[in-house]
Amino acid sequence: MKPDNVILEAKNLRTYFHLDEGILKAVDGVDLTIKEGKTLGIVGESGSGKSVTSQSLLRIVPNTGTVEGEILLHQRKNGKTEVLNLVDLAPHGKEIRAIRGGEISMIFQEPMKAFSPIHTIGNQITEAILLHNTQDPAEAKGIAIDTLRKVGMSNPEQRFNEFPHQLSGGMRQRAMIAMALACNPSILIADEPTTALDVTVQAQVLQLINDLKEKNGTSVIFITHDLGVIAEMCDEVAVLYLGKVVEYTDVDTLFYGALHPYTQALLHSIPTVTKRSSRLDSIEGTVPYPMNLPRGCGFYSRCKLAKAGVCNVEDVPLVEVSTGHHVRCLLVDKKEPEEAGCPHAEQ
Ligand SMILES: Nc1ncnc2c1ncn2[C@@H]1O[C@H](COP(=O)(O)OP(=O)(O)OP(=O)(O)O)[C@@H](O)[C@H]1O
Repeated sequence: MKPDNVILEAKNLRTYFHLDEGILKAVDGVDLTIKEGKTLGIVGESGSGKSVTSQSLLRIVPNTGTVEGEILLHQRKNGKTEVLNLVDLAPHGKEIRAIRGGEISMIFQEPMKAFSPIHTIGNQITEAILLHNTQDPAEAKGIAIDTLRKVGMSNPEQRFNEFPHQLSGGMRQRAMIAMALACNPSILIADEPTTALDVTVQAQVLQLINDLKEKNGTSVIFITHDLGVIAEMCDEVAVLYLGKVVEYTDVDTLFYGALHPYTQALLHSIPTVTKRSSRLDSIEGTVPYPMNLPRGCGFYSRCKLAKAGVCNVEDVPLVEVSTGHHVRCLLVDKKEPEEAGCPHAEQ
């Protein structure tokens, strides 16, 4: 990989919430690499730290949280690349505000979060464009309508004057994507953007994001708990558990050579056409509360392969087991991928 392919990196990212009961480690030493024109998926169960990771990248973590480590944005300026560490910026300052919605945009699960109910969607999209792109209101309006058209809004001139509540769920999602894309971001963070939509609209929104990535070369960070969506959307995948990356690899290796027991359990829990049994193996238990955790592997309490005295002694490092394939499991380096097996192979 050429170093200039990288557009955003997180290094040892730590986001901790300082609560009365103690320190909650929502993101605990995460490394991510986002490449130009590629989609990185972040997958994990509820509470694994996906949303806080994406909030951290944009520096929109609530006040009780602190963000440490490095978030390196590689900016192209006059043919040169400058690297800016977003962790050094004031979370409410001018510099990060220029990047948010400009170079890095975000779409959320719930579009009502992105829009104010008391302004038309046209006004809100135009405002973002005036903040980042042009000072000319007429030009900004033209860009807004054009972007609404690009995301598949029928009759965009009329939609421009409508309020968020006047749009259907699918249309609101498209409007939010239009707002995120109106300033031509280099990076789009999509946090469960289709969870609240019915399957048809879901498929359309995913297609839309893929089209935009192809046409504009936008890099995408796609956050989801749905491995089906990962398969459809992503080039690389980081599997998150208790605020740590437990497996990081390209999408094919994830589905055909996953090594971490947690990833394998996630894969076992999705339906496949060839699966003989109609029962899915859900992962027993839930993600523990990330406060005062015992030493050792975070997945120890739920792992079917866990070995007492091995897995619960020291914190486990993330190890590159083959080129580009990183796994955080003490039991894995003794196995070949074939031995570890693809969870789907036996079905
Ligand atoms: N503002 C906050 N204050 C305190 N703790 C928080 C806050 N936001 C998130 N957390 C905690 O951080 C951990 C990670 O939460 P996060 O929302 O990132 O998980 P997630 O993987 O995105 O889950 P989901 O899929 O349900 O959105 C959880 O234990 C959560 O309770």
